[in-house]
Amino acid sequence: MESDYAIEAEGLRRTYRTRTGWLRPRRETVEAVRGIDLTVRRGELFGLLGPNGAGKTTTIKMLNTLLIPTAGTARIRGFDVVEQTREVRRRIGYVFGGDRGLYDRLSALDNLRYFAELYGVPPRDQRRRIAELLELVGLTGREQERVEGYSRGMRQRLHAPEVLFLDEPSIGVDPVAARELRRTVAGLAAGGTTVVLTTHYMAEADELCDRIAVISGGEIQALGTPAELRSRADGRRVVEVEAYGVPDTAISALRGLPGVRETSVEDRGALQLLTVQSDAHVDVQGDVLRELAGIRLGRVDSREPTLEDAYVAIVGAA
Ligand SMILES: Nc1ncnc2c1ncn2[C@@H]1O[C@H](COP(=O)(O)OP(=O)(O)OP(=O)(O)O)[C@@H](O)[C@H]1O
Repeated sequence: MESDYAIEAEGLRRTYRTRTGWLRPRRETVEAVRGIDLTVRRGELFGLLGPNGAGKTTTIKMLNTLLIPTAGTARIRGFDVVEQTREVRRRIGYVFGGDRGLYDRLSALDNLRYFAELYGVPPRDQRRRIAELLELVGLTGREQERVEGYSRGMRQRLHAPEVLFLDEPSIGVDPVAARELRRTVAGLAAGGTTVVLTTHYMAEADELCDRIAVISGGEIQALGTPAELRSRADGRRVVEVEAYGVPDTAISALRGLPGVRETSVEDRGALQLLTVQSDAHVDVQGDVLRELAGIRLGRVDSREPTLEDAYVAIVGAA
């Protein structure tokens, strides 16, 4: 039975077993995803947001049938990702950004062959279906060229599934192309395609997504609309300080100040950007500057929290 939900996942888990060490190999278990529940409506643009290693890619690969869950179940349009892979694969598309695959380095023909294999198109049908697809998207005659040489418009024509998984689509993409990509994704969702997008760019998730799940340590830490997530930082205020050569001891001291909830440091070349979140009713700026006495400072700013700050708070609390 086709479901009104595009995606339903219950208790999804995935453990990897690896060997580490060369002289004395040890077996290690990594719990990449530790029990994820979520439902995504048809036509929804859903974001999986989280730091490196949070379990985003592993989650997506279980939903798109590339990895078998260690436990739990998932359905795409009502079809089970393990028991009904064929039904699932007919309805989905998967695109990975940056260095995540060979996609770009292959020709359209190789990509289509690869996906035909992956999606279980019978060999006797492959040739005909691939030719039809190339014709349909206007790539006949250019099928031997690498995908990276195509215009973005041509690339987009390679995909029009019901549920589209985009894994870090904007990694390694220049800002102008990234903006165009966001417009395309929004257009697909407006046209009824369900889109699941992983990113570690908060601003991207904020701009595009109807709802966002923040993942960290293989678990969903928060789930809601961008506005709901932003409200996680309500009642807080943020002091931002540009500084040079801040020692770790000073950062620990900032963390220990009364009223301080979250402290993060971002390296920007020689400069470090310190972000200190505190309860709004506590004025910590004076204390912060006192702890940083003797350190060369740039701009100092006190402001309202943004979605990025809410994200830092959510991941920090995990
Ligand atoms: N094939 C694998 N074998 C062993 N461990 C793995 C494998 N793939 C991922 N992991 C580990 O599982 C955890 C989750 O990885 P995953 O790639 O799902 O995270 P992610 O949120 O997509 O992060 P990133 O943005 O860095 O890819 C990490 O600790 C990672 O090192």
